[in-house]
Amino acid sequence: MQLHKKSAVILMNLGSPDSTEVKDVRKYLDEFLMDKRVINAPYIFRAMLVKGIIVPFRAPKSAEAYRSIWWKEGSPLIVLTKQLQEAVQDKMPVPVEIAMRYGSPSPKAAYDSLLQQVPDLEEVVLFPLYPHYAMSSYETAVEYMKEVKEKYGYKFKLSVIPPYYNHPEYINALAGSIKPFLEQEYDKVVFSYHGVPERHIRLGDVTGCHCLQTEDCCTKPSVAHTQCYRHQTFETTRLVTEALNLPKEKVEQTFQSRLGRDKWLEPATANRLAELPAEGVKKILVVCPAFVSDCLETLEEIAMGGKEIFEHAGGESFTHIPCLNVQPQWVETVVDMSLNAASGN
Ligand SMILES: C=CC1=C(C)c2cc3[nH]c(cc4nc(cc5[nH]c(cc1n2)c(C)c5CCC(=O)O)C(CCC(=O)O)=C4C)c(C)c3C=C
Ligand SMILES: [Fe+2]
Ligand SMILES: [Fe+2]
Repeated sequence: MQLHKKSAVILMNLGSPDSTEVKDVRKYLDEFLMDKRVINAPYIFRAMLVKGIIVPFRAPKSAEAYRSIWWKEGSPLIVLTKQLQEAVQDKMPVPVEIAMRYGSPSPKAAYDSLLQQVPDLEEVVLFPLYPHYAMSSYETAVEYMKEVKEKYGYKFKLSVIPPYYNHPEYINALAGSIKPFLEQEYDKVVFSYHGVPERHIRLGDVTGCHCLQTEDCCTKPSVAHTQCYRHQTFETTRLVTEALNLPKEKVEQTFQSRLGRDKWLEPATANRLAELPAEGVKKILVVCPAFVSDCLETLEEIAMGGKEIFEHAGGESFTHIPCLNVQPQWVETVVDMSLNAASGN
């Protein structure tokens, strides 16, 4: 399969603050949390909540958390996304750029750089680095890229890679990244996904009457699943469990990174990590499939904070399995999916 010469690829991730200084973290959190797809309240209410309460209190704490994981080259999420870009570019006949939903590099910078490299650019393949559809991740990234394209009148076509939570190549790459860790002794593999408020799941329910109506709604067939984050995470866990032949009793799914007072998807990772040792689960492997690149939420919240919670509760062995980052099988997957997404393929 070949991309035509007048095309290009953008890998899109969430973004990080420019530095670990409180002022930069404040700016980043402000942009992030003022996004109506992240906190979906009316503008005035959102502004009061975000600018008046959340950001002033959270920025110093988040800055400290970022300092604990920051690399000399910068934010792990940005550094790893750039490394992925380089690895994909090595195998791609057309230019590959990166863009961040918040902070830099911005979508406009990515589009402009591609236009400099290919002045008669006809098609951009957008590869969101989120395997699952959520209003606050995949949807906001894609919609923002479309908005910027419209705003500046770029003429090329934008072809978007759909959520790939159940794509065989993605599942194989994820299973392949977990497999070497299964050689060590473990009682359970915990699949910890970024959480979202339950309200977001209901809002995204295209039927208006399926999601979160019953305990097992997300495992019953429904058109609602095209946008149901909970369903899509269950599917990733199920498919990886099958691919690795893991016994069901050795697998558990949780949701992390809760923020605010809304009801979020459950069970919460932090609660389960505190409970598992008393249930006899003393050795665990933790994988975070909602994240393609390691970041604050995997390196600080899970590998550091989660380990501390688990060990404090009597756990004996806690292993954080790194994200797909720049693993060769994942690089191949990104290349293949990008080639297949281009028009005419
Ligand atoms: C209402 C708040 C939030 C929702 C909903 C949310 C969804 C969501 N986020 C990711 C991926 C990432 N989030 C990251 C950091 C982060 N997330 C929130 C809030 C919500 N996320 C905040 C406030 C922060 C910043 C850090 C903090 O103060 O806790 C990151 C890491 C960024 C980094 O620089 O390393 C990622 C990645 C997904 C996939 C998602 C919905 C499914
Ligand atoms: Fe988040
Ligand atoms: Fe659902």
